[in-house]
Amino acid sequence: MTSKKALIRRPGPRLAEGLVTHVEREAVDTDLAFAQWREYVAALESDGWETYLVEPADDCPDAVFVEDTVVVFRNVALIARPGARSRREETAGVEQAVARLGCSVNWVWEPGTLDGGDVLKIGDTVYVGRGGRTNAAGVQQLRAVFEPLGARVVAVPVSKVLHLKSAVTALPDGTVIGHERLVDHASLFPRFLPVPEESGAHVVLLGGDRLLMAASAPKSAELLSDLGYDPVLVDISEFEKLEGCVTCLSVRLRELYA
Ligand SMILES: NC(=O)NCCC[C@H](N)C(=O)O
Repeated sequence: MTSKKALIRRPGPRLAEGLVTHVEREAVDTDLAFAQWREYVAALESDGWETYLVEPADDCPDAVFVEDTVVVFRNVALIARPGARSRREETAGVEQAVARLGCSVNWVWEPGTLDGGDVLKIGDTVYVGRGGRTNAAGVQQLRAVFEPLGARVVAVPVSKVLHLKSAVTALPDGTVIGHERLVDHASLFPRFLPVPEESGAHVVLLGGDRLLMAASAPKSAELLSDLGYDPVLVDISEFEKLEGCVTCLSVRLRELYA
């Protein structure tokens, strides 16, 4: 069964204080960020996605990057335990949101840490990035929750970027795309297509051939368009300054049985 529901969370007033790890800090325009976020949500909705606002977590600057707080496989949610302490309070509202949508809820427990941005699902294969935010105990706990449901969990080292999905995402046919310089081991993926820009590695599958992508990746969009896809570009410059990408601004729930 397919569903088109997406969790989103408004950017909070402290957005500009969000964490930066692999990039230099740049001033964030919070008004522009809010306008960009609205455009992002509008792009999801105009493609038929029902959006669900997660309760704000305004004390947490990075709360808008809601994808990091949970992983959902079919109707089973695993609430993350963010690798960054400043993000730990973000999960409470997400717990409520997924429970309301009919998911059963599991948690990553100490000493495990896991960020949703480290988890890439392609069919029943669940790639999990072991990197700066997700540790070995987090990987083990993810396996324990999802393997009994039929998932094949594949752990992947991530050392060059914040999250696995900062390095790679997947096209509708399962081809993994990434900017080669930032991918630790492209050979771990059965089919890998290099893209010319860092942010060109990030696609949200809207449905059919449509791919939501950042406006900062025009050459990658052209490449994918030439392969028969239909890129929909959104400007997320203010979130990119905080190492955010199109994937991390929502949690897409495609396999809910309702
Ligand atoms: N999944 C993602 O790529 N999330 C981006 C999170 C950015 C945020 N500033 C952080 O460092 O946690």
